[in-house]
Amino acid sequence: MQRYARKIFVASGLRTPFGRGGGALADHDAISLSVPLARAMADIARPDLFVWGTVIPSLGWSNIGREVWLDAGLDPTVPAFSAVLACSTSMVAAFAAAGMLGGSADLALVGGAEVMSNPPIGLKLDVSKRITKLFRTDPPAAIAALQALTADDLTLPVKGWANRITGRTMGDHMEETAQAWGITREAQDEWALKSHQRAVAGWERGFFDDLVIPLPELARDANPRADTSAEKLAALPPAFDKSGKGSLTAGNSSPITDGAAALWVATEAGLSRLPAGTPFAELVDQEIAAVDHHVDGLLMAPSFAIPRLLARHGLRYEDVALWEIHEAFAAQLLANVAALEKPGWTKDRAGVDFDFGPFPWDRVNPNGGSVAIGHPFAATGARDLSQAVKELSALPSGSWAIVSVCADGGHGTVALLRAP
Ligand SMILES: CC(=O)CC(=O)SCCNC(=O)CCNC(=O)[C@H](O)C(C)(C)COP(=O)(O)OP(=O)(O)OC[C@H]1O[C@@H](n2cnc3c(N)ncnc32)[C@H](O)[C@@H]1OP(=O)(O)O
Repeated sequence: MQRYARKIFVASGLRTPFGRGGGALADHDAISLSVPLARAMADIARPDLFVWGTVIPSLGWSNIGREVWLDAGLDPTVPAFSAVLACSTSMVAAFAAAGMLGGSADLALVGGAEVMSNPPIGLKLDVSKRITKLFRTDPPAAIAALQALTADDLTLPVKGWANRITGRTMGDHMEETAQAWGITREAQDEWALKSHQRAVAGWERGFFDDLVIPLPELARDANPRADTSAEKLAALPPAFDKSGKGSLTAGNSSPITDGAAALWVATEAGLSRLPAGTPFAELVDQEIAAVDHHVDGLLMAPSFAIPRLLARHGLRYEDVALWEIHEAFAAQLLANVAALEKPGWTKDRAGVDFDFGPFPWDRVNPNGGSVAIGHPFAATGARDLSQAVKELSALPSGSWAIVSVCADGGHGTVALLRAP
């Protein structure tokens, strides 16, 4: 089964180091953080298309793709647009590019950036309308109205990483799903510890050296903790359930993070324009799923997308040599896989009648995941894809990889890659 009109490849790109919220990168906005990365990538090869995203809405721009590209001083004849799907933003940026290549475009540069340190503060709509009208009719009165603003006139377009409709945080939703799936605090902490140990080991081994460009403000990822331990994780209080009974903590949740990440999407001709030795893999297929979060949980859609994608290619879980699964929370990864493993679940809920066999836990996130590395929403898909491509390039030709990212709104995006 061939997904695209022609063979499409993804090739590892670069990312900024990921900074802690309020830390070294906190003076940036999503554009200024993206600019050095876009320049560094464009120095490697001039793309025919630029697709970029950021999740936290801005009062200052709409098409961040074009703004980044032009602020970086790059060729204005390259089309640049934006894609957004919560934490799957740079996954759908890659999927959009994959569908658009051909004709005069063979190489796309895609990715995204998030500065979670600086969510915007806006005016409530009625206040904004009143003052805008005053500016047209009576500017001094408009200025006086601005000076008289109170906290009641303000609104936070992003309220503590909450779903817009439910008003509940991602953590609140996940706490509920963790309970529904019986994901224990111990299992979450154990996964979080692994995530940190693997990310720290990845840095020590040099795995990240050619994936991360140091910035003057920050040379390497700030989130992975060499000094964490099972005991320290177990001592942390619940972060979301204030009754004290919750199992999600600051240690087993992805932290507030600033960062930007990019990768290449290319046809065979586009691939030949990248430097020899750039890790690449075929993007064989992709799947996007959405669920009713009242029924299945806000971050459970990957468990629907993965079986649909694998069954289409006749692949069992053990046929996949590498699994890069975004860790919004350790509990989310564990619940996503618990669903995949539960007898009858993929048939009854995801509608796929196929024997997937046992799940190979030892092949998941070998260099750590978002709990340790951090999760700047729009950058995560590009980080996961780049990382997976590099990991896959060390495996035998023909090896399969799954890259999976859950997203707010009950979405999940999954890519199927094959080593060249
Ligand atoms: C959005 C989508 O579309 C899909 C998704 O991905 S959903 C996920 C989106 N992301 C989120 O929702 C963000 C989730 N995370 C958070 O909201 C916040 O990180 C949080 C509320 C969980 C914690 O916030 P916080 O309390 O400010 O964290 P932080 O100050 O870093 O840590 C609290 C304490 O735990 C400690 N700690 C954190 N991790 C630790 C670890 N691994 N080991 C030991 N100690 C640790 C810190 O050192 C800190 O201790 P002190 O108070 O003594 O300094």
